[in-house]
Amino acid sequence: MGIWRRTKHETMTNNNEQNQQTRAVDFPGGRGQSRSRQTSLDPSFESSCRHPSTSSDRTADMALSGKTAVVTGAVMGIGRAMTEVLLQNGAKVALLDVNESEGKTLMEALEKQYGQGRTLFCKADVQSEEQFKAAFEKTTETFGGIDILCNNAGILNEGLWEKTVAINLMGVIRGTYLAFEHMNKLKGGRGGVIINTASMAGLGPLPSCPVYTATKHGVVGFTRAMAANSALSGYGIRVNTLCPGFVQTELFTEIPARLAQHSHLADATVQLVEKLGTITVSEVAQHILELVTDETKNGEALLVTPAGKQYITFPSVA
Ligand SMILES: NC(=O)C1=CN([C@@H]2O[C@H](COP(=O)(O)OP(=O)(O)OC[C@H]3O[C@@H](n4cnc5c(N)ncnc54)[C@H](O)[C@@H]3O)[C@@H](O)[C@H]2O)C=CC1
Ligand SMILES: CCCCCC(=O)/C=C/C=C\C=C\C=C\[C@@H](O)[C@@H](O)CCCC(=O)O
Repeated sequence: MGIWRRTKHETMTNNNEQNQQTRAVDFPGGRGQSRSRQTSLDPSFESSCRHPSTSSDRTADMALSGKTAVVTGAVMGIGRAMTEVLLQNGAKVALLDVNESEGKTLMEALEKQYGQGRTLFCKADVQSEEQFKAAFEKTTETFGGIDILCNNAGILNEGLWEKTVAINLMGVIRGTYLAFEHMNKLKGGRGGVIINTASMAGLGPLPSCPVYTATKHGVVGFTRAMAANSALSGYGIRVNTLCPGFVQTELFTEIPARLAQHSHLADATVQLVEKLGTITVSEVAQHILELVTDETKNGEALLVTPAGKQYITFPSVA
């Protein structure tokens, strides 16, 4: 089915996207092609966290100079593109992901592209309090603090619905609470901003993906509540959510299998994709810059689709 391949909306805009093509899916009913993968492992890699030893001064006067970001699910897809946007704007970035081999390879490529001392890779599953906490501590130890967190890691698997809740919603809550411990101005932190990756399915239902939809609605609600909580409490931390429509990533492959017991609704999903269109990871990721740098943005849900961006307004229930 052609729509599961790259569309006219998608252009090869950077290396990140060049590394992420070949995600065609024989949808509905079939299996996708395997992605092109990055290459060799570094035998010298021994720790779960790795970073280069020297730093670069290329970043002076950039929007995020002196800032440190943590990105979960940073090795592929939207998280990888967010990582590049943050690096391009001067931040240092800790990449957290379960995929250690590709994480290490990516970090080395980023080191070459953006300068040494700008990145740190930590193997961390957002389901693990211990691993997540250790990654935050390593980031603080390495870069001196944390200013930005992108809670981005997520999966789509209606069959493994408990795991979907554990990663997509509980992982965001866990990351946010850990970040609040590090960033809270009332506890010696320097304040900061959290961007939670939700989805357009966090704003309206995706009928073929009820659990995924629930997690993303949860992320939107949690984000808005924590934003208000932080403002009322004087923590100096803003919390916003990014809500992309359909994006061509690994998650957007082999859809019928991911729908599990709802796979009979694959055709309806195809029709929605055809109606709404798809966007690229860089078209999504570029929007984090505004949410990060604009200090008036707190508790925002930013929808990003082929039609453009839109800050969502919610009905008042008071
Ligand atoms: N692709 C799409 O159409 C859309 C995706 N999203 C959301 O964007 C976020 C990123 O998705 P994609 O880039 O599309 O996915 P992807 O599958 O391309 O990349 C996900 C990354 O997260 C990592 N990851 C998975 N489970 C993890 C865990 N437990 N702990 C740490 N890292 C983990 C993976 O190794 C991978 O590097 C997700 O939250 C997803 O729900 C939102 C709207 C649309
Ligand atoms: C099946 C692949 C899911 C990929 C992951 C993801 O998060 C993508 C979500 C993309 C879009 C979700 C759209 C939800 C739309 C509903 O709210 C629907 O009610 C809107 C109907 C709009 C219309 O004009 O028909």
